[in-house]
Order: sequence, then C-alpha cells, then structure tokens
Amino acid sequence: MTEPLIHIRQLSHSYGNTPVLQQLSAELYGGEIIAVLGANGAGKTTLIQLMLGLLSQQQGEIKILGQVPAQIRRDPQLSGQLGVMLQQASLPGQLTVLEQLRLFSAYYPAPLDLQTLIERFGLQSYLQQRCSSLSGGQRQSLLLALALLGQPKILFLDEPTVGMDVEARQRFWQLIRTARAEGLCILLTTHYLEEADALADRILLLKDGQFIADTSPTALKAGLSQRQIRCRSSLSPADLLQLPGVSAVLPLADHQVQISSSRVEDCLRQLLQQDPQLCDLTVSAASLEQAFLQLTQTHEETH
Ligand SMILES: Nc1ncnc2c1ncn2[C@@H]1O[C@H](COP(=O)(O)OP(=O)(O)OP(=O)(O)O)[C@@H](O)[C@H]1O
Repeated sequence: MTEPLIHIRQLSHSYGNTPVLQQLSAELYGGEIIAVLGANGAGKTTLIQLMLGLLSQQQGEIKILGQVPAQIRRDPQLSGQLGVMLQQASLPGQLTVLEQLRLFSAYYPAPLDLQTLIERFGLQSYLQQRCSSLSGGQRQSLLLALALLGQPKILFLDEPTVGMDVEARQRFWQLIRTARAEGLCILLTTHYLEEADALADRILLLKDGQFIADTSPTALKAGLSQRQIRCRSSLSPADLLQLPGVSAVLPLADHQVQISSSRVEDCLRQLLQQDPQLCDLTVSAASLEQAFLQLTQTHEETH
C-alpha cells in the first residue's frame, strides 16, 4: 500500500481561547488533487500554515514526507520537496521573469530544466519583462512555475487562480493536472467551486473546525436531494411552492423562475399539467456549489 505523503492526526488549533481547527485527521497521497473548501474564516489558511510550519503546532500531529513541518523548514533538502504558491506571495518587482527563474533555480538541488519549464508554462513572450509589470494571470503562471521548479513531491496552492480570465484559468488547470499525472500530491484551497469540481479528486469540506466531508465532488453532488428547474411559467410563486418536493421558488430576470425540488420528476409532471403555457424549460444537474451550501447548512441545523 502506498504511504501517504501528508498525514494529519487529531490536529487542533486555537487563536487565544477561540478554537479554529478541532481534531482534524486526513491522509493525502501522491497523484491526487485535494481541495480544501470552507466558508471565509473556516480555517483553511490556518491549516496550510500549520502544514508549512509557518504557525507553531499546538495539538495533534502533522507529518509531511514523514517529518514534522518544523523539521522540513530547517532542512533545505526536504523543503525543496514542497512547492508552495500562497495568496500573498510577492515577487521582487525589479527582476525580470528570466532573472527570477534563474535565481530560484539556484536554490534547488535538482531544478527542472529552465527551457522546458518556460515552454511548458508559456513564459517565452514575457521573459524579459519586469515582474512588477506582469498582468494578474501572467503573475500567477510565473508563481506556479516557480512552485514547480524544484521538482517537488507536494504542491500547496492557496487560491491560485484569483483574477485569471477563463482561458488562463483553463490553461492553469491543465498544468495542475499534468503535475498530478506526474505523481504530485496537490493541496488546493479555492472559493471557486467550479474549480474544485473541475480539478479535485477529493474534497475536504471544513466547517466549524472539522472536516464534515472527505469525498469526491461526484459523491458530494450525488448526495444532494435538491435539483433545479428553470422555466417561464404563468403560475404564481405561491402555486409553484405547492408542487411536489418544492422548497424554494426564486424569481429570475426576464419572467423566469428557478424552482428547487427534491422530487423533480413528479414536480415536472404536475407543472406541465397545470401550466400549458410553460416554456424555456431546463432542469439542471446538481452543482458543487449547491452541494456545498446544502451540506454546510444541513450540518448547521443538526448541531
Ligand atoms: N493570527 C490570528 N489571530 C487571531 N485569529 C486569527 C488569526 N488568523 C486567523 N484568525 C481567525 O481564525 C479563523 C480562521 O481563519 P483562516 O484565515 O484560517 O480562515 P480561511 O478559511 O483561510 O478564511 P478565508 O477563506 O477568508 O481566507 C478566522 O475566524 C480568523 O479570523
């Protein structure tokens, strides 16, 4: 059986008297992308900082590549095995992209070949540009290239695609998938749920300091009881609320409504019967966003 690259056991952390993480446990392996999701303030950054040894550990255990984070920070050989792309990462503005790549390359015992890296990340066209003049998307691509330069085994990505346009984000996702195919363990935090859906093999859902789910995006969505019907209907919202399984009716622009129902087929049958003028009908599969909201809310109600 493959050994986990990251081992978290009964990890708890408090700021003063306020507990933020409570008894977290998880094992993370190479070749998987794990998205840590949670609302603002759920504790994602705290968890990553503990794993990177940027915060001192209070209770429980974290082992990264078999070592405690503080040990990894002290050992350049080991810390070179971690690729890190943090939200607040800064680049020295005066250096050009090429100078920055060369500088970082010198830190690592076995860096990737720079030419290969430049081509893989499409950095050719702005190699001579100063880092301070890069666009948001170019900056993020450079930061990912720098995080992978030392050929790490584990990659930490904290909100990596903030500010990227759709095309840049898709390219970025492809680079991350390539890294997974090469066997890296990739830990991602993001508020873009479609990003987690597109990339992650596993979702760790953090709420009230605990993982309330550790499963695939597909399994998370399959657990959803609600689906959405969109249509233009002549029925009033009050009438729509009486249809089978309907929990919410949301008026949308252009006289459309969104109906949430846990019995979507029964609901549709009656809707079509009661409203012969019904048009522009769509039924949407559950999204990860709905699963996220439903799960976090359900969890709240049961506590
Ligand atoms: N240094 C600190 N001192 C005191 N409280 C802190 C500190 N850092 C974080 N917190 C609190 O701990 C909780 C978790 O914060 P954290 O930044 O880990 O959450 P997050 O999930 O990363 O949030 P976001 O999605 O908004 O970035 C929040 O309530 C935050 O206010």
